[in-house]
Formats: sequence, structure tokens, C-alpha cells
Amino acid sequence: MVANKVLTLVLIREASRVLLGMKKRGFGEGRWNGFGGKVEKGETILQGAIRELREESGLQVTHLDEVGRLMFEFIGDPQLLEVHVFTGTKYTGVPTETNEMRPCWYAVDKIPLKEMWPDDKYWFPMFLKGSKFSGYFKFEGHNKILEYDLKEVEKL
Ligand SMILES: CCc1c(NC)nc(N)nc1N1CCCCC1
Repeated sequence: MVANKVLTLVLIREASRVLLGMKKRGFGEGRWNGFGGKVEKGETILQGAIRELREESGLQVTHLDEVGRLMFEFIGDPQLLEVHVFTGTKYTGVPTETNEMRPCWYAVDKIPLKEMWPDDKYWFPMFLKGSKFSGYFKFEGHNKILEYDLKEVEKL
């Protein structure tokens, strides 16, 4: 039995814009996404989210709210990915390009969904509405969703 791989995804939001990063290498390269990655031993999921945001964007936050939980299965890979999605509005620092990510603010009505992971077009509207959401996506490769379910929830 292979344990889930726990990952974080942080979306920093201001009134009418969201901070995304262009992934410059590795998993998800060439796609806009929030900031995040693996949770390391000895840190909580929230601490991992705060760390990845700082490492990948230069922004520091003291508080994040968990707004979503997404499970991903990739056909042929026994390890499920468990992504904890967070949002925050209060930060210090300025978005800074790193060797992982090139940050850019996007207006909420101009989110580049076609240049993002295919699942985003399903849950991003829930994120923008301020809903909490929980979902599962079965991928074949990195571009094809074979099946999914997704629902808005009162409580994660
Ligand atoms: C699990 C992959 C993934 C994905 N779908 C497949 N969709 C989005 N938006 N982000 C993802 N992560 C966010 C955590 C860090 C890795 C990439």
C-alpha cells in the first residue's frame, strides 16, 4: 500500500486579481499555477504551504485558509496525490521570480485556464466564489481527465 503524497497549493488573492506563477521546470512545467509542492517531514501541511510560497514567490504570510482538498490519480502510478489548496490575502514582500516560478498577477476574469492544469477549469470558479471544495480527478498522462467528481463543501 503506497501512502498518499501530500502536496500544497497556495493562491494569493487581492480584491480582483490572483497571483499565479509560470512553472519553469519539473512537474507542471509550462503551466500557470499557484505556489506549492511537497510537505516535508517534521512540518505541518500549513507550514509546508507557507514555506513553499516563500521559496517559490518570495512572499511571506502569517496566515492561510485551507479552501480545497483535491485528490489526483494518474493511471499507472499507485501513489495518489493529495493536494491541500490554501488562500491568503495578507502578505509581505513583492512577487519575485525564482528558478522555479515566474510570478504574474491575473485579473479574476482573465485567469489563463488554457495554460493551467486541466482540472483547474472545474474548481477555480469555486475558489473565486470563496467556496470550499473537495474533489477527485483521474488523469491519463498530464493532459487527459478520464473521470472526476467535485463538490462544494461547507467544511473541509
Ligand atoms: C497534482 C498536480 C496538480 C494539478 N493537477 C494534476 N492541478 C493543479 N492546479 N496543481 C497541481 N499541483 C499542485 C501542487 C504541486 C504539484 C502540482
